[in-house]
Amino acid sequence: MNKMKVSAIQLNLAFDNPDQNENKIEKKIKKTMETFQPDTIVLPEMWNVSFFPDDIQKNADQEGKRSRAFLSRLSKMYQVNIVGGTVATVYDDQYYNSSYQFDREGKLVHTYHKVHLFSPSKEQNKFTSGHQLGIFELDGVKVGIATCYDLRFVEWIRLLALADIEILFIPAAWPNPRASHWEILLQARAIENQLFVVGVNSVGTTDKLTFCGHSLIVDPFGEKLATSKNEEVILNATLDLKKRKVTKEQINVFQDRRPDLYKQYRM
Ligand SMILES: O=C(O)CCC(=O)C(=O)O
Repeated sequence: MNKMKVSAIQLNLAFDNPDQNENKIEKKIKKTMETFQPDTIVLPEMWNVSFFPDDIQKNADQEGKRSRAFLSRLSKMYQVNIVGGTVATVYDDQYYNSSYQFDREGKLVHTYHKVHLFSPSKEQNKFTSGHQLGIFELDGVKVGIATCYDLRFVEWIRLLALADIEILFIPAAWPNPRASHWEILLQARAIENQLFVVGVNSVGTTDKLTFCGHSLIVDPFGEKLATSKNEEVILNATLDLKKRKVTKEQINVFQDRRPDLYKQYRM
């Protein structure tokens, strides 16, 4: 595959209401399939309940079964890959911020549990952290996923880049007043790792947070392919996968790295 068409769905999620959120997402997916016909659709963080109800036990998805069935049905129906944002899940009485990915046949190809839990919102008091890198393939293209706060952890994202992913998906529930951090970090991760970055945020408010939107699709040179403000919107972009090679021919940071030295200072 030389090009991948991506639709990133920036949503104003209903708080603690999976029914309403599923209805809305289904309509948005239908719309982008009828207009842009993407290869891959990307959703934001914790789209079943928004980020995040105090009584998470009420609507956390039991082993992700409901969300997986929903995403699988849509990916199969429209024959589209879905990077399913994240949902609040519960496995054996432990809560996770979980992400499920589906191929065009509706098959689950990968599961990622958010690794860096957002301590300013006390996410670690409710949720259990994942411990595995998010790497998988869509249409034969090696891609990666990390969730929201994970974006700040340059070491974690570098591991994905060193595994040679071509596209990094970042579902988020990134709040004000840090829209500039979100945008700058998405661009920085794209530039320093020479890969495509698709950052998909929410808009709207909860009792505690206002999400800043500004979802963004960036190419390996750091150029913005699609931008948004803070309203509900579908961002569309065609990722020309040759751009990574072209960028590396100009500046090959992966060839010029000095891991032999970095090892000495590892902390
Ligand atoms: O890092 C930030 O500023 C926001 C992170 C966040 O909201 C999250 O991980 O849910």
